[in-house]
Amino acid sequence: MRPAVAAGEATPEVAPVPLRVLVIDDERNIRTTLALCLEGLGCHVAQAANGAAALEALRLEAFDLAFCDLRLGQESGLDLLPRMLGERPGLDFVVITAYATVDTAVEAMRRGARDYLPKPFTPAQIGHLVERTRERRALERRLLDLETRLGEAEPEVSLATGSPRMHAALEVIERAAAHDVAVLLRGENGTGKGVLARLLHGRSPRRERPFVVVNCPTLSEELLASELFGHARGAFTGAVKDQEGRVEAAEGGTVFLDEIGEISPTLQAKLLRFLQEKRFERVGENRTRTADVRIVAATNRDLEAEVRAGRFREDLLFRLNVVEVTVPALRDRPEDVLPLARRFIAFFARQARRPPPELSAAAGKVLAAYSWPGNVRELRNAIERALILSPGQVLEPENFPERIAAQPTTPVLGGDFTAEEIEREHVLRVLARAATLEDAARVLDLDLSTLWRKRRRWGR
Ligand SMILES: Nc1ncnc2c1ncn2[C@@H]1O[C@H](COP(=O)(O)OP(=O)(O)OP(=O)(O)O)[C@@H](O)[C@H]1O
Repeated sequence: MRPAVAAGEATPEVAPVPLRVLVIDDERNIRTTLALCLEGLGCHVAQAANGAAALEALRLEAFDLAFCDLRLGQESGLDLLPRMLGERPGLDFVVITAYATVDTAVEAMRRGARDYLPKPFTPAQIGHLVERTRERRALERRLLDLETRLGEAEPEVSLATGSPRMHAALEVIERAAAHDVAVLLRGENGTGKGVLARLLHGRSPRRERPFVVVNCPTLSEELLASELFGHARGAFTGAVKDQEGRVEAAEGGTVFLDEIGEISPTLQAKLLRFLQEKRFERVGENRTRTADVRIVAATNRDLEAEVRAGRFREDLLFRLNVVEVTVPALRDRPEDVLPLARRFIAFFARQARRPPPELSAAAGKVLAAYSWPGNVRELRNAIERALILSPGQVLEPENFPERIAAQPTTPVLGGDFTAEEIEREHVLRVLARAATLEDAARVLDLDLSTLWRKRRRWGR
């Protein structure tokens, strides 16, 4: 699916929202003069004669800019300043006074004022301040817009892999992409089946056409049928108009059916017919329609067991798995953990506009040794959380959830471990199970004195 606004697309020009300005002064003349000047500059202006009225106004309306006299009868504008900013932290606060001294100016800035304006002031000075706030607001809006877009962005998918099993899976995807056959992706939750389905579509001749995802378990049987094949008006409560389904919307493209193992027998029959004949009916309609889409399905279930248990149609399974790809669990491709982790660190650091922190050696070890039952999704979430919670430039084990950080860092083959750490682990394990030192030396193919020295060095 494409993002609502593609990256790099220009934001359409819109009329600027008038700046909302609050004028706070106990002298009516000053208030009126300033308000007239500001209105002339296209601002929306409100006035307050004292601190209480100003705070009330700030509570009710999101002002951009406030001009506040330093002397409001008995009150001091300086004392009011922090309370007003407490109400509206983004407010640009300009202090005006006839008693300009460097000390009060410094104090006002210290308390959060943006600027300081000595009386008498000129319309040009006011115009300058208004323009600066306008520019700042426009910049903030653009930043927010960019942040939202960035927040929607997915980390760039990495197809580089050090794992032979993942490499094999990717090769099958590449080869199957060109042939218009159904593909079944198997694998645990979070292994990247959705990512690979999208990759398959992107490498297929259908790539210019839509890629549509249907998440099967999130919908009731009736809604899922309607989601897939559409419905006629009045087909069920809430069906207020004719509605096309996903297979029609994806015409020419690919429909990705996530968690196919969860669909009901009735829907299995409908899907089977669609796979065989490319024909279907919308819910509540007799007219037969056709759609030319490729079906890619994914499951985390053992579908053969489901077939044996009578819960899944065997003929549907055969239709779905013309090509089958098993996506390995992350614990079965430990080589990929740290490269993926670094990729996610770079992505989330970019999102937070900070330099990417390093993974300490100890943190690298706990990540490599953890079993990742939630697979790539769990790794991604762990990294995102670590970056939110720790502002430092080095990520340590304690920046990760307890279940990850607290496990013993047993060296694993292919992880970020030195050859000595791997050797130590192996030698100590063989020593632990061998009846005698001689037995262990035989298994390890080491002479006895060497093994004896190693055992002494490694403390057992
Ligand atoms: N190779 C990869 N590079 C970068 N991100 C990846 C990679 N593989 C998976 N991810 C990320 O991991 C998360 C899970 O991926 P995805 O949704 O494709 O998994 P899934 O197997 O379809 O999960 P589920 O079975 O729960 O639907 C997503 O945020 C995805 O962007």
